[in-house]
Amino acid sequence: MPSRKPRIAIIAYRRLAALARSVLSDYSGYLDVQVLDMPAEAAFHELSLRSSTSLPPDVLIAASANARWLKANTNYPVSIIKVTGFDLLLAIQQAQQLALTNGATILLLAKHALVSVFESFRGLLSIPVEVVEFQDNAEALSILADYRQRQKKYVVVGSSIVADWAEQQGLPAVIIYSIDALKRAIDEGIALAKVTTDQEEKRGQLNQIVKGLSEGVIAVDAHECIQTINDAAANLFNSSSDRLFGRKLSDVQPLLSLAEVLQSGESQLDLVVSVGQRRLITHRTPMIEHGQQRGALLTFQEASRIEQADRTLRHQVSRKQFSAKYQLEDIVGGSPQIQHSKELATLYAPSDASVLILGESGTGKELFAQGIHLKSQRKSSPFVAVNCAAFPETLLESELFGYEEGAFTGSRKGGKAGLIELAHKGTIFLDEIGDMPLALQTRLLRVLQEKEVLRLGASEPIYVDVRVIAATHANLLEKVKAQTFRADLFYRLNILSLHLSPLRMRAGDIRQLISHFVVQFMRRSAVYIDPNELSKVFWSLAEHYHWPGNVRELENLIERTVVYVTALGKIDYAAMADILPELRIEKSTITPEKVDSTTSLEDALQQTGGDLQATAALLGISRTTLWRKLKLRDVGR
Ligand SMILES: Nc1ncnc2c1ncn2[C@@H]1O[C@H](COP(=O)(O)OP(=O)(O)OP(=O)(O)O)[C@@H](O)[C@H]1O
Repeated sequence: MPSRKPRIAIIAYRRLAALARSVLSDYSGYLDVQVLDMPAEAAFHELSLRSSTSLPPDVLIAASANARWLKANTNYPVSIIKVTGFDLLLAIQQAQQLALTNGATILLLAKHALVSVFESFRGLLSIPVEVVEFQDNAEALSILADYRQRQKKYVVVGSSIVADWAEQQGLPAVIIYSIDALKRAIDEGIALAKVTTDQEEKRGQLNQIVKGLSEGVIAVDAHECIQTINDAAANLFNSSSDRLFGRKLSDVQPLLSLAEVLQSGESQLDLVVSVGQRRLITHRTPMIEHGQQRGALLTFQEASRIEQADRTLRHQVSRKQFSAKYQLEDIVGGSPQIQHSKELATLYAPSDASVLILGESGTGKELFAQGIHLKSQRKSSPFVAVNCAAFPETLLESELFGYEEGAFTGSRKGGKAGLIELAHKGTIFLDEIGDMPLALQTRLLRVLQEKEVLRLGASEPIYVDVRVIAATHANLLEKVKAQTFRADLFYRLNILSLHLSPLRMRAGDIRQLISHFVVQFMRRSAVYIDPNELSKVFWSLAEHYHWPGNVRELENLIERTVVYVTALGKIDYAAMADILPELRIEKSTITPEKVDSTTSLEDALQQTGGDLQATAALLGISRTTLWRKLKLRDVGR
């Protein structure tokens, strides 16, 4: 990027100013110059007046007393027009030419420093030069008045102002400044201006970066006055950067004060501060330059943004695995019970309170949990389902809570996030909560109360925000009485509850579900069989059935039927009755307990050769229920 032109102001009296103008054409095009023909103080005043309409110069150029005044009284960098012995020699040569024409004598009227320079080479000169030293302007004026009275003629050599005064007294004069001296000062001025423009450019770039940051940034000086503040930070105070510049940060917002950091020189990182409705995560650090504390820096981010990023990250990892697909609207059933359950679920959805879903196996508890999640504000966050009965205690613990690296032999490098952590900002569905061991119930309660999860082997808890939906087929109150379920956890979970009726109690839904599943499974088949006809025949076979395995059993039986019928290519009542022997058992002769009985379990296991999936399907129960039954059977032995 090409840099802008350096801006220079030359401050000089008439003669030197005229000399300056004469050399400026050499710099035309790459310098912005203004020449101020006036004393330093007046020039400075003039520059302040011009600053409202034009940009201030980067550098001032001046000579002798003017230069000294500007250095002492302004913040501008000053390049001094310095007089060398050679410049002095040139000036005397020039004066000699004038003197020769009218037989005058040369008078060098200068301050002590210049006189010393002259004395160092005076011996080399063949011409006479009278030298007079002066201390201040008044003295110079009176000396000139005195020389004017004299008989002899003089040509005066001196600074620009001395030359002016001499001419006012009728004495011809030569200034000691050469074009070279002026050019050297201008070149030095350009170099100084470049430092300024480079710094300005860097500051500009830095400002752009700070401005574009979504993080709030505030830098203060040692008095805690705001020196830099970006828009993100100014927005927090409903103000603009310009208005806040220079104000004391503690006055603007005491909660964000940097006074302590300025005093202690120590950073304060990751502090959470609530300013109005906004929760901020703040970092405060001292600013040290060349070993000295110059000020302090505050940066902050909205906690919600970090949480959002965190959620996106966690969600990306778990999106495929942990998402809900059933909406409440997808739940089939026109019975008053199902309608009532759907209404309650819709009511519960927006709340963050825990929900306890009660119902026999296969009644759609997970379906409702998914539906509630998808109707809640957490819908775009994970839905994680865990079956508490499906894991042995130690495995369930590490699955739910995760572990740190080295927590136990064989633990994964880098540790592992538990399912509760992965459900952050979303919903965790704890199926068969009644089967959760007591030790884990205690840990779960902590998650609900503290919103923190402690990985196995970890010392620091992790913040989690999860909604819990728990489900069970068991009578939890009985378990509380038997002290196998913590009462406090029960009350914590049972804030909102949903009771799903068994399928046998909502006959109206059965026909609807039959049609639904027939159509669903037929969709996958290449052979066309009339779904209405098939539903009708199936209904006639199942009309008196008790449905101990509820909707899951119905779903399995229809899948079996559709596979069979499509293979056969037609609907055959007798053949269908053969492949659905369980439907032949009369309602009166079967109770869920009967199906649940150990004999039928043993029979089923025998028939399937111990294949658990097939056994569960044969019994019309979920694998979880089967697992539980096997556990009960083993305990009973
Ligand atoms: N009303 C319904 N409409 C459509 N499908 C349903 C309905 N109820 C249950 N299902 C289906 O039945 C099966 C069992 O449902 P789900 O897993 O939700 O039951 P559950 O009560 O959680 O069972 P378990 O306690 O054994 O885990 C699922 O495939 C689900 O899609």
